[in-house]
This record gives sequence, C-alpha cells and structure tokens, in this order.
Amino acid sequence: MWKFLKEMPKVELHAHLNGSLNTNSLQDLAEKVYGNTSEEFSHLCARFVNFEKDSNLDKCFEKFAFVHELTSTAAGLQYATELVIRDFANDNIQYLELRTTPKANKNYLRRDYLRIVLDTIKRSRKKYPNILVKLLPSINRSEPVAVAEETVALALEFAKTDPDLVVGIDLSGIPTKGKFTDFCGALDLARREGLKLVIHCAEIDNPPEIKEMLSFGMSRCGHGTYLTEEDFAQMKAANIPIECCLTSNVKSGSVSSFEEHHLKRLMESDAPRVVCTDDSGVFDTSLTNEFLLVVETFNVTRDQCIDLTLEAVKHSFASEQERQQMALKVEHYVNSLQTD
Ligand SMILES: CNc1ncnc2c1ncn2[C@@H]1O[C@H](COP(=O)(O)O)[C@@H](O)[C@H]1O
Ligand SMILES: [Zn+2]
Repeated sequence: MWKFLKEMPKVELHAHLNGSLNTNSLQDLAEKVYGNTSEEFSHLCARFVNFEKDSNLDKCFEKFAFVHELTSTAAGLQYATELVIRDFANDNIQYLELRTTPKANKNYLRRDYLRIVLDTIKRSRKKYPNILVKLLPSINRSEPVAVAEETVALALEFAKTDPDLVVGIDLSGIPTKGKFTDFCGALDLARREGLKLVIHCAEIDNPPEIKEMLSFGMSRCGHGTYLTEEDFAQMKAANIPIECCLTSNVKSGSVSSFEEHHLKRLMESDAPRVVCTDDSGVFDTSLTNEFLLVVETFNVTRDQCIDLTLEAVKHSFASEQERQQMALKVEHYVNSLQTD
C-alpha cells in the first residue's frame, strides 16, 4: 500500500511554505545558508517535531517562530522554497498549491518576499519538471488589517504579471486572534479581482465566526473541524470542499483521534473533501503518509485513493488544461498498475 500511495501522482492543495520544512531540510538550510552544523541545532530540530500528548494549537504556533528565523534572510527564504518544492516533488506530488504569508523585516519587504518565492518557483521548474507549483499569498489574521490590504494588493500585482502562478488568497493564522469581519473588505477585493479564496474556518469552536465565514463564502475550506452537520450540508450544496489535514488536526489537539476525524462523515455523506498535509514539516508527515492514515483508519480502498486524488484535481485552482493533464497522469498511473 505504501508503494502504491507513494507512487500515486498526488495533488496537494493545503501546504504552508514555512510549515512544510522538515527536519532534514531545516538542517540543510541551517548548514548551507548559515553554516550551522552544531549539535545544538540538531537538538532544536528534534524538539521541533516532538509533540507532547496534551499539545494544542498555541504550542504549534510557537514552533513556526523557529522556522521563521531561518527564512528571515533572502537567501534563507529562497533556499527554503527550493527545499519545500524538492520535498514535495520527492513525494510524487504532481501539483502543489503553496501558501505563504509575505513578511517584512530588515532583510526584505513584503514585495521582495513574494518576488523571492515566485522567482524560486519559476527557477525550480527545470530542476523539478514533474511538479507544477502555484502560489497563494496568505493573510495572517493576527496582523493588522492594513497588512492584509497590502498582501492583497501585492497578490493582485503579481497575479497580473504571473496569472498562471498566483491563483488565490489564504486566510490563516492563530484562529483566536483577529476578527474575521475586519478582513472581509480585503478578501472581497481579492475575490472581485479574480483570485480564489481559501479560508481557515472552524479550526476552533466559534459558531458566530463560522456563520460569518460561511455566508461570506470561499472556494475551499481549510479544516472545517467544528462545522455542524447543517454546515456540512451547506458546504456540500455549494460544492465547497473541506481540506482535511488529519495529522495536523490530531497533533494540534483540535480533533481527538484519527478515528474521530470529520473526514469519515464527509466520506459517508459523499460531501466534497480533499486530503492535505497543512504543515508537513511541523507535523512530521507527508501526503503519502496522510493517505496511509486515511486508508488505515477508515478502510479506504486503492480506488477510493485514486478518486480522492481526482477530486483534488477537480478542486484545484489550475487551468482547465492543467487539470486535464493532471487527471491524465492519474489515469496513466492506474493503467500502469493493471499491466504490472
Ligand atoms: C495548524 N493550523 C494552522 N492554522 C492556521 N494557520 C496556520 C496553520 N498552520 C500554519 N498556519 C499559518 O502559516 C504560517 C506558516 O507558514 P508561512 O510562514 O505562511 O509560510 C503560520 O505562521 C500560520 O500563520
Ligand atoms: Zn493551514
């Protein structure tokens, strides 16, 4: 099963750049960019992926600070982007929608940040020709609305020059921080200008906010952990898929066990859903591993894994032609198994 899942040409729709750096890549990054090969750093990396039993979202968010330090220079950010693409390519991801929050510090402005990531994605095409990468700039809800407005303005600016690359906007960050309605203006502008919206929604139990988010609308829903049966029905009717990130939800304590994960109910009610990693580095996972968890927890068959991949193709923000090519790759894979 592992080999079947590993070789399947998978589609990843929910991955944060800085959260997707695994310990090996963090060590590569520390060594190549900063010349740090100390044992102390290796210990820090080991601690980074170690989760206590009683972990919660706040503890997860603390971990991002560690990675953010390593990507706080232009060279660090550039190499990190390349490493993340490399790691997803090595996991046979044929299509990746990468999200990241543009940051500003003494080394770069938010515009530089996006430029570095975009240029690295473009340059990686030669080295990793089997993976198609798109970018979704993220709004961090912990930051002021003015920053969100700047992020949307930059996303629109880059979408003009690279419309095949910048395809959407993500709203993420600590779910207890910020007020959703404060970001609606920026999000709505992005949507009116043609960008797709992905929103981290219902990662915590906050019924009024969930209601606001559902009525505002989105193209895909991140997590949807605390959606009610009624909400799920509403999402199904609107054909909005839930991005299911099993390891992320369990390690961050928002879902109590894999068995309890809402993917089960989504599959039973045949509602749109996609399997994603969220932060494969922080949560020490991969899309292959997420599929294996789905298979082992819910007795999902190989055919259903193929169907889940085709569903991700359908809900991706790729062009019609790109989606056809992705589906064809999956079809070829299935055919190659039959002739084995
Ligand atoms: C665990 N569930 C989650 N819920 C909400 N936001 C999350 C997240 N996981 C990651 N992020 C958001 O993505 C950032 C890291 O990638 P970038 O620096 O943007 O590349 C985090 O700082 C957080 O804002
Ligand atoms: Zn996420």
